[in-house]
Amino acid sequence: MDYYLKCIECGADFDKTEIIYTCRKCDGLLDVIYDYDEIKKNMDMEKLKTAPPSVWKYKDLLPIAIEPVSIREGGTPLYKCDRLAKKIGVKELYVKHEGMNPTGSFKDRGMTVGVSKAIELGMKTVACASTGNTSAALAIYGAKAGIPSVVLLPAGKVALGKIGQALMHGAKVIMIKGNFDDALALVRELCEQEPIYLLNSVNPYRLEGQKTIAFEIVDQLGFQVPDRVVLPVGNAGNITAINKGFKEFVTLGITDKRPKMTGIQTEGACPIVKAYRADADDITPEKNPETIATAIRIGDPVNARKALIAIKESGGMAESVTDDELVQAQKDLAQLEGIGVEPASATSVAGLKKLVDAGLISKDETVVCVTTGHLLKDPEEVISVCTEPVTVEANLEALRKAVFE
Ligand SMILES: Cc1ncc(COP(=O)(O)O)c(C=O)c1O
Ligand SMILES: N[C@@H](CCOP(=O)(O)O)C(=O)O
Repeated sequence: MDYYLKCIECGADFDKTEIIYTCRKCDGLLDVIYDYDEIKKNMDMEKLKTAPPSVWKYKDLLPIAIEPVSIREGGTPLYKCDRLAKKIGVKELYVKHEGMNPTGSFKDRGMTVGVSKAIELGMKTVACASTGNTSAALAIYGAKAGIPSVVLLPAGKVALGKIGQALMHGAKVIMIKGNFDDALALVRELCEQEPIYLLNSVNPYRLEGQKTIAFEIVDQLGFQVPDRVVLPVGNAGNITAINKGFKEFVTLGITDKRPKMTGIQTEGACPIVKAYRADADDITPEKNPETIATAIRIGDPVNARKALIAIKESGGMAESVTDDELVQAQKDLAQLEGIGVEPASATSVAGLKKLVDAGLISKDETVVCVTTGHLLKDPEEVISVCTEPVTVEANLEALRKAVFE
């Protein structure tokens, strides 16, 4: 398949064989550009309409020629959430639960493509900085591919389940005395200097895997497009990737419209929201981001430029929520719909509620909230926000008292 890399800022082109993350001329972010006419000609529409969703179902739209490094990612459920819709006050609400991926987050979609690309390019080691989920996914796909992975984590700020995954799957785990933004700056430098393949979302190939969330949403809605997609934003790759997926389906004539991309951050870490409110083209980095949602504790999102473009061109918006609001949404998802998510994921639902309450989202819209990571990723947060279990003597009287009082 024919494709190349294009700078979103200056339009410079780069060949697909180059090991490159940003534009050599202006340092702008890169996009993967395909020959859509060729794809259209060769696309098996019957298969597209009938095969079950998974990342590699859409391989005609992915930049990998080899047999991919895969552990069956994607194909996550799209739940129709009527009780939650009623509470929030929207007509039709769906939750795309990305916590149901093999490692419990959407990062698997990116890593199956990213690690496959590393192998295709002949790279022998992969690396990333991470607030946790990227590192878990990198470790697992590195293990599956049989190559070493190196992960840099902000010391003391990563949820337990995620560290456990990175360690058990054999990554070299390095704690940085700094925040995620510091770790990302460091790993980018390391990968420029050493033959190590960088697999953060600044790598445009990784985002190609994540765009399959858009394909699956359309697929699971019977080839209908929702009015709006709401999702958490941290390093800002996912909102960009999903927007690209929706655009590609329009380009290919599979759909005829796109949803409004709506990004949610927390009040303690919301550079994209501030830029959106100021109608700015770029963010002002935040030096000390802080939130209970450690996955999106990010002050200098690498994909900010792409995300702001995606929000603007899709007619979407950006909003922030408090930690209390996201914890309430996490409980609503869990207790009204049986969907267990980590704190960052719940910002999508908290943000939707806030925007509906404010009259900024119409109650008539069909909305998809993306929940990006599984509840079990961050057990410590769960314990800290839920009522403590009671301990009783092992007899019926004590049990009755505990149950009925
Ligand atoms: C669970 C979870 N949700 C949301 C995000 C934000 O995604 P993005 O960085 O692509 O904006 C991340 C990571 O950043 C994450 O781990
Ligand atoms: N939440 C992310 C932060 C890194 O984002 P990436 O998309 O650039 O890898 C994580 O899980 O580490």
